[in-house]
Amino acid sequence: MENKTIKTLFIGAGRMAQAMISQLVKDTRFEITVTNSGNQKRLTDVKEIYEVSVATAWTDVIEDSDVVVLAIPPDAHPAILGEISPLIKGQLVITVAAGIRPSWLEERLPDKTAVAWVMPNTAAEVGQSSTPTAVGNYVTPAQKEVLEALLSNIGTFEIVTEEQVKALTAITGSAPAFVYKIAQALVETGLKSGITVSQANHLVAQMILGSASMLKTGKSPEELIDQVATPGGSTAEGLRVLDENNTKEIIATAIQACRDKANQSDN
Ligand SMILES: NC(=O)C1=CN([C@@H]2O[C@H](COP(=O)(O)OP(=O)(O)OC[C@H]3O[C@@H](n4cnc5c(N)ncnc54)[C@H](OP(=O)(O)O)[C@@H]3O)[C@@H](O)[C@H]2O)C=CC1
Ligand SMILES: O=C(O)[C@@H]1CCC=N1
Repeated sequence: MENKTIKTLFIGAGRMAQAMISQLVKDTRFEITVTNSGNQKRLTDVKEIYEVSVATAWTDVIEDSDVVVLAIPPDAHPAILGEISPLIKGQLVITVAAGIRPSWLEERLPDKTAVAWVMPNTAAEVGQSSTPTAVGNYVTPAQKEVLEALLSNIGTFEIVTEEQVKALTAITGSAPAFVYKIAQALVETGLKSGITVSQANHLVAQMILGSASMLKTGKSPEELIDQVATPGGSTAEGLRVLDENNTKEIIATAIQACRDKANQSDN
């Protein structure tokens, strides 16, 4: 990648924007400016916490940007795209929003605008997002390098089709909340043994980290479940209860509920 500053404008200063910004500021190639829809307190906080520039109106800075990241709700896109479109001249426009496909962005931005759809999760805050990404038809090789540099700062990524980003949104974007739900139940149960909240949080977090590391060795979930469940032992009893209560089906149904909601803004 060319050794040139990448002027990056975030429109939206919420949870996902801040998770990304918190890592991106460490890469001196990126010069970040942040705007939002009107919450001035949030903008002041973002400026203080991450030491980035802020602007009250994106119209002031968008023309001078190389990259525009839309970190706003899906239903805010039509109005924002209408406003920024006359000011787009060669910038790479990235959305993080559920249901906002690159092909739909291309239709609403000037001819041959470079666009991408990335679906990060809040683990971007610790550089551990898992980010399926689809690029539009007009992203240049140089812009693809910029996109990959941005994504590498927040974790790992896979370039896939827009249909695949749509299908994976619930799994990599939403399902971290499912994992936290399991963590919550384990912490609450663990506390009954008399340990402190901090001990319970640490023990559960390390258990999940260890389990994730085992999954990353390439062993399948089935194999790992089998490794844990000593024949005739205690884990098998717990697994039996999970199976009798259709846990896998409940998770699949929850994923589908996320997809149904995201599909309401699918374009
Ligand atoms: N949270 C997550 O884990 C993930 C979120 N996403 C996507 O990220 C996007 C933002 O979500 P999240 O950060 O959680 O939401 P937040 O509510 O935390 O932040 C939303 C941001 O968008 C701004 N905004 C809201 N409405 C409008 C509008 N009509 N016009 C312009 N700006 C607006 C808000 O401005 P203000 O500060 O003034 O209120 C705020 O800065 C969504 O599209 C979501 O699908 C994707 C993957 C994961
Ligand atoms: O809850 C949401 O709508 C967003 C999309 C994926 C994760 N959070």
